Amino acid sequence: MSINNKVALITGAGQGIGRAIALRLANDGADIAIVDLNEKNMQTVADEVRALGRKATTFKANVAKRDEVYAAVDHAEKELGGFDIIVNNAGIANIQSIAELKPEEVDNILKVNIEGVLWGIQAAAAKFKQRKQKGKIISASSIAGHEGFPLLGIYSATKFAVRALTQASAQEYASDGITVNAYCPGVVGTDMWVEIDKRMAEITGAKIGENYDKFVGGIALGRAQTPEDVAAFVSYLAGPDSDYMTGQAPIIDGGLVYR
Ligand SMILES: NC(=O)C1=CN([C@@H]2O[C@H](COP(=O)(O)OP(=O)(O)OC[C@H]3O[C@@H](n4cnc5c(N)ncnc54)[C@H](O)[C@@H]3O)[C@@H](O)[C@H]2O)C=CC1
Ligand SMILES: CC(=O)C(C)=O
Repeated sequence: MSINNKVALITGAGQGIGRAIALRLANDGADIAIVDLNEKNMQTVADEVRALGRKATTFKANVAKRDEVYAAVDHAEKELGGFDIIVNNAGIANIQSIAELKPEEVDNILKVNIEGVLWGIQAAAAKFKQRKQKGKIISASSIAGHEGFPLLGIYSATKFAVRALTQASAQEYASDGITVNAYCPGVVGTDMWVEIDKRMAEITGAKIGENYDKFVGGIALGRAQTPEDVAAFVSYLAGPDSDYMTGQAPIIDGGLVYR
């Protein structure tokens, strides 16, 4: 149990990749603060964490709002008695051509995917420093943070930005004993991809499932990624085996994008 009795906060932990990370880190021995917009889903995940023998607490917060992210970090520390790891996982997709993007949808995704990660980095680092301890900051980027994909232009831009924030903050916080890394999944079978596929079908006239199958067909290992595949890598980033790693955003996608 590499992170036994540590406290980990995971945003967007009500479903999908965030849920899998919450359960994996609980299995690794951590107590878990679950942060999301969906209260019902959060309660379900909290029960799953408790069933693994770890403590869980939930906190409803919109990661786009700085005050709410800081409040979530304070809540985790108060309820679970410490604060060691944050996973800035919450994110939203946007599927639109560059020609058709509207200011409101651009503002919205920039706020959630970039500011949400920025406030998470800032709030966690401030808490680690206040507690005079080391800490781990981990954020969700994507293969779309290494390559721009058609109809995913603004989404890709936000995921490139996560890598930039990871690189800059890793250098700024290194002397405080804080490491900052990101994970870059490929095509993960969650609700996000159901939505991506549906919107791509609307825009391109393809059948439902066609774009998803096309993306999955390009994966060298021959299958879509599971949330647990992603969580296994986040477990490494959260644990002591990655102590000498900072400022990195490795791709874990079954062989789809090569950098
Ligand atoms: N599904 C995929 O293929 C890939 C996903 N990613 C990234 O992984 C992360 C998780 O993705 P999925 O689990 O697939 O997504 P999902 O859509 O299944 O789950 C996202 C979760 O985040 C929560 N959330 C959304 N906006 C929020 C906000 N403003 N504040 C707090 N919580 C919020 C939702 O309520 C939901 O529980 C995202 O950052 C996504 O961009 C990266 C690469 C591939
Ligand atoms: C959702 C996402 O990041 C990709 C690349 O599928």
